[in-house]
Amino acid sequence: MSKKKSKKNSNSEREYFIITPRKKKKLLGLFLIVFSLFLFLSILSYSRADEAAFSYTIKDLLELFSPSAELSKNISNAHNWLGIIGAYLAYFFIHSTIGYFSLVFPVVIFLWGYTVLKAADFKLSIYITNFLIATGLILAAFFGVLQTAPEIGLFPDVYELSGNIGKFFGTVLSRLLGGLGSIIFLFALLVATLIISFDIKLSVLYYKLIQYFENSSSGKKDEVEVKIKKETGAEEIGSKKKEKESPLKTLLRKKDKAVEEQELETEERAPETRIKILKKEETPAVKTVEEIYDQVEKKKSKENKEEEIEERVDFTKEADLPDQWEEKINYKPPTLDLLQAPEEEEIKVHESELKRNAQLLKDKLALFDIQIEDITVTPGPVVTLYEIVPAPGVKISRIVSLEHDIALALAARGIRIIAPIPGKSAIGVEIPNAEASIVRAYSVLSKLKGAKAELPLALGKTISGDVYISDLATMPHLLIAGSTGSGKSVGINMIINSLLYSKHPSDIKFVIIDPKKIELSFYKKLSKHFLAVSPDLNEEIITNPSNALLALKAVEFEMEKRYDKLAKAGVRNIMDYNKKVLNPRTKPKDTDEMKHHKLPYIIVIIDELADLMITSGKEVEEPIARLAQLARAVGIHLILATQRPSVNVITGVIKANFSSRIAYQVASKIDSRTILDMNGAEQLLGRGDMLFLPTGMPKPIRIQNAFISTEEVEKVVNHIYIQEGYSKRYFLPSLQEKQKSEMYDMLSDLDPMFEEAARVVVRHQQGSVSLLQRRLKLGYSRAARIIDQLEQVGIVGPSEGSKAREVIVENEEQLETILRSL
Ligand SMILES: Nc1ncnc2c1ncn2[C@@H]1O[C@H](COP(=O)(O)OP(=O)(O)OP(=O)(O)O)[C@@H](O)[C@H]1O
Repeated sequence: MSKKKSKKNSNSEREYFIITPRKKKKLLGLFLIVFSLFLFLSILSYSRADEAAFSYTIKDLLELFSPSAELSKNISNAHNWLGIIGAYLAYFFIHSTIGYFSLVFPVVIFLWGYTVLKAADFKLSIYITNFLIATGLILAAFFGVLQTAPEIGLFPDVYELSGNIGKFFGTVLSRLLGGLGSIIFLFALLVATLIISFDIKLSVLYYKLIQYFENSSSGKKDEVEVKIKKETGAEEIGSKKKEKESPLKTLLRKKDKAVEEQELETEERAPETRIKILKKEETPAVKTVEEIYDQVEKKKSKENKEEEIEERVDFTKEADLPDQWEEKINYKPPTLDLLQAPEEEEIKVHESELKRNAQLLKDKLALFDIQIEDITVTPGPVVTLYEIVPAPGVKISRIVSLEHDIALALAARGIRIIAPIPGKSAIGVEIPNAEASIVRAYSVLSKLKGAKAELPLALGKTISGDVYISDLATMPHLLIAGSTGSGKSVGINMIINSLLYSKHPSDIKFVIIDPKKIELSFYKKLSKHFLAVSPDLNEEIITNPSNALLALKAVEFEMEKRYDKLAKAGVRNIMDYNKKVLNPRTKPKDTDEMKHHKLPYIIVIIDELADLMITSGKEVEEPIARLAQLARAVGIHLILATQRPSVNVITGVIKANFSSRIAYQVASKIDSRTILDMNGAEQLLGRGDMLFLPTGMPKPIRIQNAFISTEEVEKVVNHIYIQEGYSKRYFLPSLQEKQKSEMYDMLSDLDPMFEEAARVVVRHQQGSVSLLQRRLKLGYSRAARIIDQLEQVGIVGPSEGSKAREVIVENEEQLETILRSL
């Protein structure tokens, strides 16, 4: 006992004198700081007048203490603020290294002293050190070039500007590259140092340069922009993760396709919400690319978050991050000044044109002995509506049959006759204006604020020039068709931007399937804000058809999960559910399997359905149809677009489930009927002229789609992109996990006679219930259940009516391997 005590005492005594590693670090830090200050002051106060002292050797210095020495007199006269040692040090650094630029050394030493003392960020210190030393060397070399290049020869004897090292580099460079060449080289090196040291985003520099050139010569602009788009827009994303699968898994995967049909729930169909607003707006300044990238830079330097902005998502790190509903982000929605302001007058039809057309119409009808009582004219952005009230007794069909004659008289294409105009006792004749005006995105998106829609889509302007805003939540799904160049992509961009302008990232997520690969690729930047992605795929914007199928299945699985949540919460739709979970008093209890949180709407956009239907046909049709039938109540909406409105793309199943449709210009009446079930789309003018048929409406509405340019879309996307998004992307549930859990459920439920039965079936190569009944002495229902389980594991094929099922496993050896793996 006493021994122990004494040992302890001696230990604590010893500890008193121990310099712990922490203390050592602090001492080192302090020493470096003091030394750096010393060095800094000595370099700063360097004087050539101390040169005499520089020739002294160490031996001379030792003599310092002899009073007789002349040396001590010189020393006391040293000009350097830090005496002879200061003079000595300063001379060494200025003369032998890089002249006055050697001031970077004390700065670097100070920095490291501070870093060690405060245990600060090493990475930053390394960046700054690299930058300072490289810059010092480059500047010294620059003066070296000025001094040594024969054609320049400036400051020949001022060694304080370059030091020996600077002079050496200067000499070498000026011999190799000449004076001018060396200066250009050093300048390039300086820029490279800046980029490397501070990891400056090259594209920012690039954009700035482009902006500069744009200002100086607008002629070159287009060329450069095309280049940027090529480089930034359409990067190809790698193909789907490949996974090695066991034969059993492959069999199971095949099985997964046969998804059970759920009973259809009758969906309540709210009346189509439609808000009309009129009027024009003020002219704002358009934000330049430079301004946007300035914001990027500011944000970077402020928060040092460049890695987050730049890097592609790191999948391994992401799993441990908090889910989106656990985070609140400080998000600012895009502003209208990102868009091009509309011209003064969006509708520019001359009165003379209106009068002339009205007169021509009257004359033509009179020619065919059709009297009219009244004619009113409503000019729109692209087409003008002439409403004709025929005299009593005039048959409507007579006017309709004159369509071609009227077109001929007016020498105009795209004339459409609406007979009668719904809700009016008049016939409408739509005649294109001589000069079409562009409806700017600005003028329709600026009206979103007043809209009461849950998912407002500002599509464009109606024939009378009113802004038309519709609600995707009530559509509930939308089918878009139109030949190439008719304005579909612009339309889809308008839809996406309507939602970006009106919704918070926690309200809405997009799943974008773009087999055309370029059109929607820039939305990839929204992955931390507005995209929902599948954890099984490494594409954020899905371009690969087989990935598209998996993504649709993942959305389908999300729908099932959402239904479970709604059932648990005892509500019937997403709005009620969100209300319930956002109120802590009504929020259902979380369990391990089910966490309740606000559910964002999910908008699935497929741009070019034809590409998917050709490659995957029925397989994609199945999840699309199921989603279209069921997904509305859980906040999932589909938007399908195609340029091939043929019946093998827009199949009966798809059409039946998409009651809201948009038709842009199409080639033929047949196409028009495929989309709208009526003629009319073949008469459209293209360039965003469209017919919108909302659910339950007998006749479509003619709308001029608002125009949003690629540049505007990029600005909006960048505006969102530069804001800090969620740490983790929004994930759809994993299908691999679904398969695993289904397999687990099935395996834990296997019949005790399962293995025995499997052997019998494989031995006899006959998958029949009666065989099992006979051999294993089982009742019919148990034998039938075992056969079903054998099918699920992939040992026998699907039922073929009265015939025995095909046995997929060829021999018992194979079977044993499968049984072992279960
Ligand atoms: N709303 C609009 N207002 C004015 N011009 C438009 C409008 N929409 C489209 N355009 C014009 O038509 C061109 C083609 O439009 P867009 O690319 O949207 O067609 P698309 O139907 O998607 O064609 P594709 O199927 O070949 O991609 C645009 O470049 C633009 O010049």
